[in-house]
Amino acid sequence: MRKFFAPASIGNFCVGFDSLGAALAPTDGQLLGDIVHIEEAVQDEFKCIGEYAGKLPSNQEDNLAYQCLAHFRANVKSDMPCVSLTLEKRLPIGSGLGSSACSVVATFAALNAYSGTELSQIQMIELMADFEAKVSGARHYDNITPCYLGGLQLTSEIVPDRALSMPTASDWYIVVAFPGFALNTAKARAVLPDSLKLGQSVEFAQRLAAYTTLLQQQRFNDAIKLMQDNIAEPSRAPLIKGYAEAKLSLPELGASLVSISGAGPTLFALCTSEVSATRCQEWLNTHYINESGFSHICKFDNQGTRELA
Ligand SMILES: Nc1ncnc2c1ncn2[C@@H]1O[C@H](COP(=O)(O)OP(=O)(O)O)[C@@H](O)[C@H]1O
Ligand SMILES: N[C@@H](CCOP(=O)(O)O)C(=O)O
Repeated sequence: MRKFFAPASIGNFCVGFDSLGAALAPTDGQLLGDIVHIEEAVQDEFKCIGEYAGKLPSNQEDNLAYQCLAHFRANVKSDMPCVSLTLEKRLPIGSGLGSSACSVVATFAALNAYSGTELSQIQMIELMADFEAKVSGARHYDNITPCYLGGLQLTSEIVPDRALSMPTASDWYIVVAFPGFALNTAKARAVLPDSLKLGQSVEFAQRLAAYTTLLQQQRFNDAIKLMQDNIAEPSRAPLIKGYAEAKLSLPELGASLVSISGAGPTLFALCTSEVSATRCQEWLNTHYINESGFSHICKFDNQGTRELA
């Protein structure tokens, strides 16, 4: 039996709508993400287990991980030995933590390693993006590539190899809080503006270009000052109960900024000390999350998807 872990991720990372994404590793060592188990079998089999398995469609054909297996068998490696593939669904659905990407990436990574297929990085990312696009309402790479490659990735179809890894600060702590209710990504995309005015487009380009250049120059404090989301947050914030209060309260506790993780409803607070991160987490536990929610203090997960021992 081999096991492959794919980490949770933050799409957009505030300044890079559909273009920038971060993989997450809780500082307490917990594995925040999905795991795929794979082993040889007499015929292809699929199972879904784990805390959030019951929230997925009961019909296996509707499970993205099953669809990835069927696609791989039909179109990538038809002579692969039969497998038993089990998705351990550990991330909530519609959370803004790249849950669908996690299942897709872990499944393709497991199949690719197991069958010895040496697909290129671009081929793997394209396969993954095809399946992520099926459920999220648009083709975007900002969960897939950080989940697969780790770290903070500038990513799109026009980026060389689909992803450029950005330097990150060692003193950044990212507090994520899932409030305990779902917000479907496709629905949260439907509220976005159809088009932007020229001035907004120019400002978005300037902000993202300056941000990524400042990261390259290791000017992390200057980079933080640019972290503002004028593209998605104005239309999505009203869909997320408690977000406005968190955005007001957390800076007083030391957060450098508060933003929506992916399409929400998870939010993240970026802090530059563990003390501030702990204070923000305590506030979020009391004021933002319900009995089904959770929070973690994280660093960037620089390993991305990997085989577990
Ligand atoms: N293995 C899977 N993991 C996550 N979502 C899945 C999976 N298989 C099917 N789905 C469906 O895909 C949709 C994912 O919703 P979405 O809001 O995009 O989640 P997320 O933002 O957490 O990735 C849901 O309708 C869910 O039922
Ligand atoms: N760029 C996408 C990211 C969606 O992330 P998810 O974790 O909510 O699926 C968007 O903002 O729609």
